Amino acid sequence: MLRDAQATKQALVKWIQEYFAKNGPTCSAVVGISGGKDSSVVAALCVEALGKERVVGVLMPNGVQSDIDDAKEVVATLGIRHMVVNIGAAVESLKQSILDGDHFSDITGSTEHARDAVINLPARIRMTTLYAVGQNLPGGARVANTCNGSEDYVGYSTKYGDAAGDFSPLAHLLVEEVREIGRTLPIPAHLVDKTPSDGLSGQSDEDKLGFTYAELDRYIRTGICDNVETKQRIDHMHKINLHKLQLMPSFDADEYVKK
Ligand SMILES: Nc1ncnc2c1ncn2[C@@H]1O[C@H](COP(=O)(O)OP(=O)(O)OC[C@H]2O[C@@H]([n+]3cccc(C(=O)O)c3)[C@H](O)[C@@H]2O)[C@@H](O)[C@H]1O
Ligand SMILES: Nc1ncnc2c1ncn2[C@@H]1O[C@H](COP(=O)(O)OP(=O)(O)OP(=O)(O)O)[C@@H](O)[C@H]1O
Repeated sequence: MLRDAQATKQALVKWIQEYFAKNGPTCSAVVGISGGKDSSVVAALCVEALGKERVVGVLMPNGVQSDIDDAKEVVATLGIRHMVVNIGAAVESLKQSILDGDHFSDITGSTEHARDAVINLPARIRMTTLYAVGQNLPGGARVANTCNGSEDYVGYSTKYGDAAGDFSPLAHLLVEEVREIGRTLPIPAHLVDKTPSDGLSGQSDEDKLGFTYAELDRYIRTGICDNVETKQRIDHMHKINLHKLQLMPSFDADEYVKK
C-alpha cells in the first residue's frame, strides 16, 4: 500500500517529464493500449506529464480482440491520438514463414510451433509495431514499457516483447500500488480493477502464475508467504527470469584473453 498515492502520482509525472526533457524533448510517448490497467495507467501518466498532444496510443488486436472496446474507451477518455494496427495477418504470416522455412522440422523435430513460441510471438510483433509507429512520428518518440514491479519480479513478460521499451514508469510499483495510482487518474474505474491476463495464453495471470498478485505483492514487500509451495514457485520464477531485467552478458577480451 502506498503511503500517499497522490504524492507518488505527482512524482511519477515529474519523473516522466524529466526523462523526456533529457532524452527526447521533442518526442511523443508511444503506448500500446490493451484495455488493461497497466497501459491505461501509463498512458494517463504520460498525458499528465506531457500533454495529450504528445501521447500516441496504439491498439493492436491480434485478429479479433473481445475487449477492444475497453482500449477504445481508454483513448477516448484520455483524448489522445491513436492508431489501430491489427497484427493478426503479420503474426500468421510470420508463423507460416517460419514453418515453411528450409529444415524447420529437421531442426526442431516437429512440424508445428511450440506453445511458448506461439504465446510470445505476438508480444514481439507488438513491440516491433510500437517502434515502427514511433519512428514515423515527426518529432520522434519514446516507447513506454508498461510492466509493473510484480510482473518484473517473477519475469512474467515476453523478453524483447512487452518487456522492452525506452522508459518504465511502473517497474517499481506492485499490482495493488498500480491500482492505487490508477484511482488518482482519469481512467475508467472498471479498467483499474479488471482481471489481468496476458491476452496470449487464454488464461488470467493469476491462473497461469498459480498464485495471486496479493500473495506475490505481500511476499515481495515483507518476505512473508504462508504457502511453502507458492514461496518456492515465486523464488524459482524470480531466479530463472532475472535475465529479462539485466543487460545481456558480453564477451570482453580484456577479461578472458591472457596478456
Ligand atoms: N538464463 C537465461 N539467460 C538468458 N536468456 C535466457 C535464459 N533463460 C531463458 N532465456 C531466453 O529467454 C527466452 C524465454 O523468455 P520469453 O521469450 O520471455 O518467454 P517465457 O519466459 O517462456 O514466457 C513468457 C511468459 O510471460 C507471460 N507474459 C507474456 C507477455 C505479457 C504478459 C503479461 O501479463 O503482461 C505475460 C507469458 O504468458 C509467458 O508465460 C528463452 O527462449 C531464451 O531465449
Ligand atoms: N491488444 C493489444 N493492443 C495494444 N497493446 C497491447 C495489446 N496487448 C498487449 N499490449 C501491450 O503489452 C502490454 C502487456 O500486455 P498484457 O496484455 O500482457 O497485460 P498486462 O501486463 O496486464 O498489461 P495491461 O494491464 O496494460 O493489459 C500492455 O500493457 C500493452 O502495452
